[in-house]
Amino acid sequence: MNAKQDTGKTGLREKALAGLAGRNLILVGLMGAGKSAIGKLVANALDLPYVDTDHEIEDAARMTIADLFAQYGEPEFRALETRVIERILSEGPAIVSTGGGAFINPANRELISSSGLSMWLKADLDTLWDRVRRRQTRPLLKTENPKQTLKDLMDKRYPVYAQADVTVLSRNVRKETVMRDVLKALAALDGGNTREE
Ligand SMILES: Nc1ncnc2c1ncn2[C@@H]1O[C@H](COP(=O)(O)OP(=O)(O)O)[C@@H](O)[C@H]1O
Ligand SMILES: O=C(O)C1=C[C@@H](OP(=O)(O)O)[C@@H](O)[C@H](O)C1
Ligand SMILES: [Mg+2]
Repeated sequence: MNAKQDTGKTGLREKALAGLAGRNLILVGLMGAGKSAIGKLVANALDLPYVDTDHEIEDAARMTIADLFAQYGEPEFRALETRVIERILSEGPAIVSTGGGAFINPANRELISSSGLSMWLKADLDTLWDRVRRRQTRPLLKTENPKQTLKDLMDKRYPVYAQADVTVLSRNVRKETVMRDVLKALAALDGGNTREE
């Protein structure tokens, strides 16, 4: 990498940090949006701690999300999810990837809006489906027609995700490109200048 590119990246990082202004960044959106994958890259780029609520839930319950749903049901998972979100946000600032259902609960939305910046990673159905179809880790998609289930969830949840502070398209491009779109969206919060010097 040459010196000019290096300066450009540093510029974007600093502007993104200025836009975030010491707050938690909470990624929301449907399964397959890239909350976990992109969140990790953003945290790495900004040198901030990265936390995935699903991972924290699995740690606390000492079992996988799939086993938690199977053995205790979704209500128990949702209760744990709210507790984990509350704790994580109080320990921030961090880049926080939530599970797809987290932002749908009004209590969680309240917690999120009072302690950070929410960002909706938005993707179209075919992109989401392509990313989740081969994975067996998502209990809500263990249905006869999982693509239709994803579509139904999309219809129900998109109006709620739309309440997030910022929306970034999780396009069918390299993850690094989406990560940079996230940084640019953050930078735009700091005076709207996303140009990289
Ligand atoms: N922009 C992208 N391009 C290609 N693959 C992606 C992209 N974003 C996410 N993925 C992949 O899609 C899958 C689902 O992403 P993940 O981060 O687990 O989504 P979420 O946490 O929102 O459910 C992962 O295998 C991830 O690597
Ligand atoms: O959409 C949902 O309700 C869920 C999404 C999952 O997370 P991802 O969105 O990271 O797949 C996980 O929290 C759980 O399976 C429930
Ligand atoms: Mg995830």
